[in-house]
Amino acid sequence: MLKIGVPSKGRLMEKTFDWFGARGVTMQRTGNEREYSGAVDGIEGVELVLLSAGEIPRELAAGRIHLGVTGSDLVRDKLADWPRQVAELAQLGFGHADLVIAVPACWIDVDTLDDLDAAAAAFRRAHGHRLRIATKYHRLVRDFLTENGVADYQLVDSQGATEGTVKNLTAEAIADITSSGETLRANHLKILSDGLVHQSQAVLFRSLAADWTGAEAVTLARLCDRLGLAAA
Ligand SMILES: Nc1ncnc2c1ncn2[C@@H]1O[C@H](COP(=O)(O)OP(=O)(O)OP(=O)(O)O)[C@@H](O)[C@H]1O
Ligand SMILES: O=P(O)(O)OC[C@H]1O[C@H](OP(=O)(O)OP(=O)(O)O)[C@H](O)[C@@H]1O
Repeated sequence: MLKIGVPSKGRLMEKTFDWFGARGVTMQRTGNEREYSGAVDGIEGVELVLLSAGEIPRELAAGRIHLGVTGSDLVRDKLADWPRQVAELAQLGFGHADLVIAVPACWIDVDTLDDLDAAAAAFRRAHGHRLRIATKYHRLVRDFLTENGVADYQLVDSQGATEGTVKNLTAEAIADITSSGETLRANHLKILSDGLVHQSQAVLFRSLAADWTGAEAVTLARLCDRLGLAAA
């Protein structure tokens, strides 16, 4: 069976089901409301695996699923050197969100990454410890700040409500996903003018580690044909 991992809940799951459904591949959750099992109709040999969006990159990298739908941000953040582990089959055109660096709106002298670097150096001199940036996107943010010459900071882990860490005094700045910008505004934060780390959307990925030597390769070709995608 060709295993395809799909987010198990929320907007990403619904929009993924819609995207496949519009192309003649029907996916649905089965069992009761809380049971994580699913079914695929319209194509033979495909098994639906419902997973947390955040776990799909790891499952692809391990080859435990052949295909997976998740955010492009999550693949880049969770997998070292991601193009060696997965290939993009299709950008799905939903799940859009920007990963950005934001600082308190009242920092009137800090509008760019250069300003942040200067502020971070001054912060360390004044406080004796490095300026803290709260995020759950450790790899993406670390690589982005290194590429852009920001050095004197430390990342602190925040797995949710990240915009609240500044008010709660556990960080001075944040790096998080934004879509409408409401959460940033409500928490008196502003995005640095050059602080866009990644523009994310949902992507259908193919595992490079999965076993493609059996019937799954034929199933993939049939699926790509059905979905109107170039053969993988
Ligand atoms: N407004 C938004 N807020 C959060 N994530 C968004 C938003 N819009 C799109 N996304 C995308 O959705 C994905 C995160 O989905 P989700 O929160 O379900 O994953 P998760 O971290 O695995 O969740 P959980 O751990 O609660 O199961 C990311 O790729 C993110 O970019
Ligand atoms: O720009 P906006 O439209 O306001 O959306 C962005 C917010 O949505 C997400 O949080 P989510 O509700 O998923 O909760 P989380 O804090 O647990 O990640 C994200 O982490 C931001 O906090």
